[in-house]
Amino acid sequence: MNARAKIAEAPPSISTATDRVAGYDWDALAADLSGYGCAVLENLLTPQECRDIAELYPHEEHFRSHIHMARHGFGKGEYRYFRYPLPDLLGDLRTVLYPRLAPIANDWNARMSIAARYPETHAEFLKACHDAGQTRPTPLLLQYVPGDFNCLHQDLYGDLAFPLQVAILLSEPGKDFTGGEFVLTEQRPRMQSRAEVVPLRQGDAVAFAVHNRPVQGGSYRVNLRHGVSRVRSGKRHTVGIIFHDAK
Ligand SMILES: O=C(O)CCC(=O)C(=O)O
Ligand SMILES: [Fe+2]
Repeated sequence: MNARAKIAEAPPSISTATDRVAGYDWDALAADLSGYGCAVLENLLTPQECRDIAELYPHEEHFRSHIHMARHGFGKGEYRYFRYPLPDLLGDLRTVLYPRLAPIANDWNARMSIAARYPETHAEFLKACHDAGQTRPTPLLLQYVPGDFNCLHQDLYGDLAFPLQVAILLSEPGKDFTGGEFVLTEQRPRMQSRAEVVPLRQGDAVAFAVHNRPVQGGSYRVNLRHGVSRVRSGKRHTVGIIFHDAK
């Protein structure tokens, strides 16, 4: 993928969320999403931005709730949902990533014969969520220590669900932590499941399907789940950008 080279022309530290998102080859990303259910946006954040976001974790004023995964059977580790207003960079990324992903989501729904279509802007989609009673922000910051893992799951929080989401790795594998790979599985109808381990470096984002995607032009759909393998050492932080809000 040539996104790393492209983004290097305009270092993320000096470019807005709009500029850096525009710097990716979206045809290639759409082809990866439709072919594999995931695509990597290399170097979406700088190491300093990653550290700045990860360091928000202990500051409760940024968050609306705190989840201990083990208490819910979700795995082991913890996360916090941001409260509104989101930190600027995350809010901006949510706003500018959405219109890149909405055409892919609409194409998928057409191929799967699902009637729902997603509006052009995130503001319009959020209004639909809020009108449907899904008003609570879903972007989240996750923290893992040795032994922690995130069970395979789908981030669905109500009837309205945008079919793609993004997670950004904030820590550097091999340096800040080991283990802790981002994993996706695809359950194929009447067939064995397929797994994909997504190689990410600090600042890389993975865009992936929340629950379904069409295969072979839409002749069947697969059911996806994502999770994180066990962290072997160190500390791992990620930030998740989910486009629908929660009930
Ligand atoms: O920590 C990760 O890489 C996965 C986070 C996650 O489940 C999410 O962003 O929805
Ligand atoms: Fe998730």
